[in-house]
Amino acid sequence: MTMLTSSPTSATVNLQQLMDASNRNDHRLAQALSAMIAASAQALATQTSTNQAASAQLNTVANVPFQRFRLDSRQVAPNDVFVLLKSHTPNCQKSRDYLYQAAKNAAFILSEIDPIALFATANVPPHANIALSTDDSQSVAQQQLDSLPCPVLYVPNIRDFLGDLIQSHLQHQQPVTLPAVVAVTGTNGKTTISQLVAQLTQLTGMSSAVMGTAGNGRLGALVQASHTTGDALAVQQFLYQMGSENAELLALEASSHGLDQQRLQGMPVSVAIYTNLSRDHLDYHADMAEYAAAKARLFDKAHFPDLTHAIINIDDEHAQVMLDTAHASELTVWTYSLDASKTATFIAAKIKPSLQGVEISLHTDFGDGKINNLDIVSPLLGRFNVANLLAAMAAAVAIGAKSNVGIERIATAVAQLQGAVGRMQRVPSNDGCFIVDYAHTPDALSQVLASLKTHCKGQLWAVFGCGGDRDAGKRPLMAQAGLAGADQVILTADNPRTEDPQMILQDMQAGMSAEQYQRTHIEPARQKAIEYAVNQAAADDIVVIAGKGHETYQEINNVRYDFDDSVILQHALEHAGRV
Ligand SMILES: CC(=O)N[C@H]1[C@@H](OP(=O)(O)OP(=O)(O)OC[C@H]2O[C@@H](n3ccc(=O)[nH]c3=O)[C@H](O)[C@@H]2O)O[C@H](CO)[C@@H](O)[C@@H]1O[C@H](C)C(=O)N[C@@H](C)C(=O)N[C@H](CCC(=O)O)C(=O)O
Ligand SMILES: Nc1ncnc2c1ncn2[C@@H]1O[C@H](COP(=O)(O)OP(=O)(O)OP(=O)(O)O)[C@@H](O)[C@H]1O
Ligand SMILES: N[C@H](CCC[C@H](N)C(=O)O)C(=O)O
Repeated sequence: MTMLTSSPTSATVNLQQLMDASNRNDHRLAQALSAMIAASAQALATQTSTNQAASAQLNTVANVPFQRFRLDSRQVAPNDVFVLLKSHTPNCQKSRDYLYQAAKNAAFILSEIDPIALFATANVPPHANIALSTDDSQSVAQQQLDSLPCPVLYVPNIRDFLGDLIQSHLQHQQPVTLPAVVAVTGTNGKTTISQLVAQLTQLTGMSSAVMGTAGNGRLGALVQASHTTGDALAVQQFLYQMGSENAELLALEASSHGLDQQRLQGMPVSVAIYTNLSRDHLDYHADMAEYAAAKARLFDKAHFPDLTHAIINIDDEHAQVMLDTAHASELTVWTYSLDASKTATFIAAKIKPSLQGVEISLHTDFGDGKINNLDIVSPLLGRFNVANLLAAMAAAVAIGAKSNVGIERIATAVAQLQGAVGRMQRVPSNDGCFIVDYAHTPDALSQVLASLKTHCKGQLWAVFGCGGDRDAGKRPLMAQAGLAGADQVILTADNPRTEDPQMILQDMQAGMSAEQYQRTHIEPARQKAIEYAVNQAAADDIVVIAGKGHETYQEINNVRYDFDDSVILQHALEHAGRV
């Protein structure tokens, strides 16, 4: 991720000053800081004997000068504030280690975890007969806490305002106008739509940037990041950096993990887009309802107070949750659909796809006083990309309204839009058709294959695997999606991460029939699998290499080896004399 390595100036500040400045400029943060003080006071009052002692501790921390916020104990330098966040799987030993490491340098620590409870667990021996009493263990914990080289303030609700706090600190050092933010959520389509929104707004005169799976920054100069949605510090620093580089619009991807963990708190999201929800990440979310609820946070003004517009795909079966949340937040709700028989704000009334792209008859009625019927052409492949285009156009209309950029201008610009790298990306060949795509969910793979099947005169081939250390339940579903949509399937490795690739392949094969085995080739080495497809496919066939898209590595046992599907495919085509 592009990150500022240091704050704009090295001047120190304290929480009281931030609060005073916020009272003048930004009531939201002032409210948040008051809430922090109230929550901490309440928490402290249960630990210290008097409210007076609690407010004394708060005052001390509020007046300690500091330089930067840090969320990672390994990066804490002298005069930094360390914010200790809970780990997704609670682990007291791990959190204590982070606390000790940070305390060596930190000016003070804001802790989401009750520090007394954290130390008390260390003081309770595993054998009950020699256990300290609860009181003893609490008082030992208090002593341990007091002996740390810096104060620790328990702020259980810190995630509710952490992004605001970090941004106010950056702004206090040097004020910057922040870009407007369009955020996209959903299982599939986030990268594509965010990049389309950035291109569209740029073509209509804005300075735009993106943040997501394919990287962060200006299109054409993206810097790869560790996460689709970075942590609160990374995303706020990036927002600030884009503001200081005069970006007027940031189109970002809101992953369900990011929303659930409030990594985007404080992002000035004004337009929120929902694409779809299908099986993925059930290693993290308990079920689809919980997964949907995480996505719905993006449409809730309580979480994103700058929201004005919600843009929702009503062809999706989980759309109602988003619609309800958006309506409850009194947003302007625009819907989109590929079904001409439905009532939606943006409808693709006719779709004429080909292997060169698509022609769309767009029908819109978004309250500009007229009903628009517009003919649109796009080089993007795949029926689902028509939905992505509708979402992007709707967002561009919402953003463009302030500067009077109308739907006609936006619709004309669509012809110039490029798809995201590694999504339905055609790799040139003399014959056949070879495509690299990022489908890594059963639904995405089904949609990609269904779209290509309509253009395929010969056989349709699918080469794919499943990632390790990710939702294992989707593995047989991916294999079945491939087998249902393609004539020939080649199962291979994706990013095994710390898992055994053979075991992942076995998981994928669960429930496969004899007929399915007959048209399946299993080749764990991904390069060989791609070469096999290139050598076997006939001139009328279409081959899709799915799952890794833009990725330039294959991750095996924590090591990332150079691996780029499009490069490997190109070499295989050259070697086979097909280019
Ligand atoms: C399940 C999940 O989301 N885990 C994330 C979570 O890890 P965790 O809760 O186990 O926490 P942890 O690593 O103990 O860190 C807890 C806190 O301690 C800090 N820390 C950590 C280590 C240390 O030595 N010192 C220290 O202070 C961390 O900075 C953090 O603030 O917090 C970590 C720090 O921010 C993340 O790196 C980690 O992402 C893991 C690596 C991950 O794989 N996440 C994936 C699933 C993810 O988030 N994916 C989505 C995209 C999904 C999609 O396709 O849609 C994404 O947005 O990228
Ligand atoms: N609207 C859509 N509906 C279904 N599938 C889609 C849609 N858009 C894209 N896809 C499929 O999903 C793949 C990933 O697309 P994209 O990168 O845009 O999604 P994403 O939500 O950003 O994914 P991730 O966050 O997991 O990286 C594409 O390569 C394509 O196969
Ligand atoms: N953002 C997704 C990407 C998956 C891509 C696929 N190639 C894999 O490694 O599973 C994830 O981290 O689950």
